[in-house]
Amino acid sequence: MPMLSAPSQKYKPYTPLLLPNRQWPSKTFTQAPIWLSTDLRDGNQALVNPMTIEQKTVFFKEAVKSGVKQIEVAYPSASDTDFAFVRGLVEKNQIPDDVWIQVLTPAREDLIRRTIDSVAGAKHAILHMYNATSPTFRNVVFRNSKEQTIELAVKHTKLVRELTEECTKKHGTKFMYEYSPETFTQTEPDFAIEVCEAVKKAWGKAALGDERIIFNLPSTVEIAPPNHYADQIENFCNKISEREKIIVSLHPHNDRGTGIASAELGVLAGGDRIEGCFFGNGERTGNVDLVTLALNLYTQGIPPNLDFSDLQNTIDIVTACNDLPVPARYPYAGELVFTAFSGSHQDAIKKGFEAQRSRHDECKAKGEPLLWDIPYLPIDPADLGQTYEALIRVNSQSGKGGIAYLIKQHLQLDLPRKMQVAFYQVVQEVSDREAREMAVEDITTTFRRAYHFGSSHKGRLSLRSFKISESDSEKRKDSDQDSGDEDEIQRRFDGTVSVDGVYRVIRGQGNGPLSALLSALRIHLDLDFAIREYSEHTINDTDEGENARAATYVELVPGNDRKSSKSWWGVGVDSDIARSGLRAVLSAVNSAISDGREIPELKLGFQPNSSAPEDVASVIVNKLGLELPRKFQVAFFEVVQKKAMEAGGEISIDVVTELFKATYNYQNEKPTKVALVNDSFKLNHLDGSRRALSGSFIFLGGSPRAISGSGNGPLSSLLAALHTQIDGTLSIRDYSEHSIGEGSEVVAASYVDLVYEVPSKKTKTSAWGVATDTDITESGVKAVLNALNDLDIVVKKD
Ligand SMILES: CC(=O)SCCNC(=O)CCNC(=O)[C@H](O)C(C)(C)COP(=O)(O)OP(=O)(O)OC[C@H]1O[C@@H](n2cnc3c(N)ncnc32)[C@H](O)[C@@H]1OP(=O)(O)O
Ligand SMILES: CC(C)C(=O)C(=O)O
Repeated sequence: MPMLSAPSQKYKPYTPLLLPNRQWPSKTFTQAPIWLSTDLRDGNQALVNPMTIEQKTVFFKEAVKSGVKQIEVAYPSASDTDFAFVRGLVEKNQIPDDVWIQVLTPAREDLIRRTIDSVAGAKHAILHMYNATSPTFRNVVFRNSKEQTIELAVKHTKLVRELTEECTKKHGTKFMYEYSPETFTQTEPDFAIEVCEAVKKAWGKAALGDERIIFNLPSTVEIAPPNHYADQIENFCNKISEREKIIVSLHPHNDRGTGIASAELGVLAGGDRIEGCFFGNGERTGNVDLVTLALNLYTQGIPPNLDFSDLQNTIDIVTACNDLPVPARYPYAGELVFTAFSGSHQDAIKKGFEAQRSRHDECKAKGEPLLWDIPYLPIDPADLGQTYEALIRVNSQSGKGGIAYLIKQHLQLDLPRKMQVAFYQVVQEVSDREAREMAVEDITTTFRRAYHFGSSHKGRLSLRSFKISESDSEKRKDSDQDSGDEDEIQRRFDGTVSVDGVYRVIRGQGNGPLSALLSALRIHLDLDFAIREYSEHTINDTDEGENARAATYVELVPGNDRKSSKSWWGVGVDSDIARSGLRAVLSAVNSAISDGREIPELKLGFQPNSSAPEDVASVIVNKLGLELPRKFQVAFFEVVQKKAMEAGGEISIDVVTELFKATYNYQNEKPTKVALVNDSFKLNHLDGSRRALSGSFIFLGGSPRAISGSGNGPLSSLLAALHTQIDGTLSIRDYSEHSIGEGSEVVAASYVDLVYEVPSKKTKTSAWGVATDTDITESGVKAVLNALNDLDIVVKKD
């Protein structure tokens, strides 16, 4: 059947109340109403499977925990379960002293008696009686006249008075009385007042405070907009006598979806109390939701006297008891209500948080309240025990702001605006292609992959080690004192990078570490890029700023086209600012070369005229894992050049490797000029930082000599010991070390540049030594002994 084209032929509109001086529209909220939870009665009676005693008990405790002080616990005459539940609460002393339990009964003597029996012995109880008063119910359900309707209410009110007084005498239970003209909103307004006046008179003892009579004015079925309900409440409050002796209770249902509005306008119109259920359970479309009402007040800055600071726990308990879900869009409690998918919402939320952070800093300094003002978020999810995790979720509707927010939250990276745009395009492409939401992990993984960020997403190039120094020429200029302000200090980058898994030693110079790296990449790897945009910030892992790290972002463009429309972003994070910048450059370079572009390979042979020290150093790091210090590279390069000349031109990298081993006695079994018997020595700690080294040494193949020496460290102690046996002095001009390998395989590599001076002969010579060992001290000692091999030491006689 189609819907009617003239529904007026079937449905009649509500009859508006003439209330010309209505006051409620200009009133505002000032305090929370009295709350009554009717989950265990009106909510329970609407469930497919009413709650068990255990479920009711759990729910009762949750309502108490949330701060509800009046709880309608049952319709005790309905079932043994309901009756037993109330008795259990009373007999097991489960009702806190400040909580009133309420029980509902129809106006029937047998059922009133059983209802009062159920609460006997409770400290506080509200006896709630109802009968419907509207014309349809009078005519159809009860077949009663107006007079008979009043008589039904009056007669049973008198009975309630008599029986509750008996109960008070016998069991000490203190009662309040609540009467509901059920179907109030469909009852003629004056008749509803007439019934209530008669009930008040029959009760005969309405007074102030806890002696007030409660008149509950339900919208048993919501049949009109909320302003009409408010008019009805204000009209009732204006006309009922002895208003001060009455608590006006509101009991909105939600048939038109305006239960919340009805309750709120009803309060403005004079209501003192609201009856409802958690998350709006109840007959048909439900009772008004107490959680939403309370949180609506909270967001107006009014204490609701209910606590939902662990809202998820409340949701879990309520849904388990009711066996009904809370919909995803439900106010405050729905799974999606604090989530923005759309770009403009995300952007506004992100900006809102940033602005709020600085506004709060200012307010804190001035001692002003830290007011909440975030676009699209009427409440701080944290107040409800929620994290900000779900605030921004990303799909094809999302924009750069939201994605940048997530990267900030999860990787602590505050991307520059242009990089946000670049990364947004990457994410957009994936989410559009896959037509699905991108979870946080998808986004962070996409970010790591796109920018080769983190060890599991390395690109073709990675930085192994580096040194930034001032260039030699500049040092000279400085010492000459003739460099004016116009002279920029030049930086030199010396480093080892892995290129497609092969270590390469590269070197370059520029006016800063990053341009020096770019020049090294250009010279050695034929990669020509320039920086167009650069920014950095610190990442503080703790409030105290300990373990601060630097995050650097660079945008690279082709070196010959600074205005290029094509650019690559890179990011680097490190505790060292220079390293973080270098990482950022390599991150961007990795994106630029991810197209598979060819990088000149390591040369397989050396020619005296075209090769450089870096080429030699690259061979040694690849073949032997040794990252030679710059001066060592130059020294060995001279050796290689000589060899190449002798060989008449090019020599292979295998020859270079063997030449290195032979020259520096590296991994060779060749006896050294000065050797340690059994390769062993002792190192003792003296006072303070001083050390003493002792051992049995063989000098130039002679007999062992037990010697010792002391110094500030192992190597100075070794030199002191050697000085007891040789003429002249040894000194270490350069020392460095690094590790090779990982985990249990790791070994230390040491390099020494040893100088030997014999004043009597006016000679000063030097030699490099290198050695590796699992023990760093041993590798240092061995490196010194290897270096001695190339020096013409003069040994004292025995
Ligand atoms: C709007 C509300 O939520 S009101 C509360 C509704 N909640 C419930 O009904 C849940 C609990 N109810 C029950 O368990 C049962 O209905 C009982 C035990 C109360 C009564 O059961 P029964 O005696 O079998 O009667 P039944 O359920 O058919 O109720 C209808 C009778 O009660 C009468 N009645 C209905 N409301 C009331 C009332 N408030 N006061 C007096 N009588 C009433 C009806 O007129 C009808 O009487 P009739 O049999 O003479 O025609
Ligand atoms: C018993 C009354 C208060 C009721 O539940 C209603 O009218 O909805």
